[in-house]
Amino acid sequence: MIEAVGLTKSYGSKTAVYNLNFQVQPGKVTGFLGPNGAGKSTTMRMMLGLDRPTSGTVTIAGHPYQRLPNAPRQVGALLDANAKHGGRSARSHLLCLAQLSGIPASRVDEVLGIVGLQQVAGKRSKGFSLGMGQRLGIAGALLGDPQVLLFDEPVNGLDPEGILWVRNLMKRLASEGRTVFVSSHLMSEMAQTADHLIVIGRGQLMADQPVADFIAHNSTGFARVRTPDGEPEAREKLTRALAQAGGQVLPEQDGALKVIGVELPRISDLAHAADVRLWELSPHSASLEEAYMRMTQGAVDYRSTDDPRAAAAAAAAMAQQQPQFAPGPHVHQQPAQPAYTPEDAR
Ligand SMILES: Nc1ncnc2c1ncn2[C@@H]1O[C@H](COP(=O)(O)OP(=O)(O)OP(=O)(O)O)[C@@H](O)[C@H]1O
Repeated sequence: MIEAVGLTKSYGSKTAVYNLNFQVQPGKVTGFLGPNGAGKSTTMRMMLGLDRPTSGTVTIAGHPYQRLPNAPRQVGALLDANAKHGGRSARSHLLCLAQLSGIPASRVDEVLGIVGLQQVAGKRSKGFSLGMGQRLGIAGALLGDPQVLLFDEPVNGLDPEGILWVRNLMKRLASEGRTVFVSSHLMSEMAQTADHLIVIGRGQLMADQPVADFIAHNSTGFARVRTPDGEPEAREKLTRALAQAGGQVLPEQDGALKVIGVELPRISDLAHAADVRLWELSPHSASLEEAYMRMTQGAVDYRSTDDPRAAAAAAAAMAQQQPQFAPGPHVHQQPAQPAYTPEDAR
């Protein structure tokens, strides 16, 4: 098990991680999610003793990494797939790691087999593709056959076959009773790989829940409604009726309306009562990606200015945002999206 208690890291005046409290349990894949700059790598570096917490602790099997007996056999990690000597072959890179950690050389060929690099084991790693480099990094993490595994963005640069392979490998490692902690930006990928999620934003804990609970708490169903093209007054009339019925109405770029909080039969009745014809009325589920985006919207440091919807959502989120490093509840609710309200209808 990995346990963070009050884990905080500041670099000068910059607080990268603030008061993180969580446990990563064995026998599960735990996804570690957050936008760019959220503090994922900083947290993982502290887990591995590569950075010292400003306050708080993070322990693996009850010990800080530096005091963990036989650490390379207990913990394996992929932090940066480029952290290797490009002039060395894959095999000699792994042999060096094995020697440094007192791991028998015979294990090198085993892990080369597990990651599918036997054919290129004698080739210099500087000629490797991004995906091959990731596989070599994963081989290094598996070398000590450890019970605890940390992977920072393991699918980075992998093709779909490679992504599926990583997904199955993570699941298999967890099914063997190991603790598997995987950071990613990709909610959709994590949704298929992880059993549990820890989500951070601007260094703070935003969610610590099973994936199924995260989905249930954060994805909202909605309806897509379309009135006839060229009848803007019908669209306006329906928008007012839906807003007055308590719905959130969000205009879509193609002229349709996204309606949250009103059931489909009720939308149909409201349209009928307002004498508005419908060209479309269909049920939709918000994707996990959308749910995650909504939850972390207010905690994003870097955002394209070309995306007006993201900018609008961010503005609303910022208006509701909590003070940056004030201690917050264990699970934060996502900030509301800008929505059409009855006030707008007047
Ligand atoms: N050595 C450092 N010195 C100063 N600031 C740092 C240092 N390392 C990280 N930071 C800052 O701390 C914050 C968290 O960075 P970190 O790399 O942990 O985030 P991340 O979630 O891993 O981001 P990404 O997904 O982009 O890799 C960022 O604002 C980053 O600029």
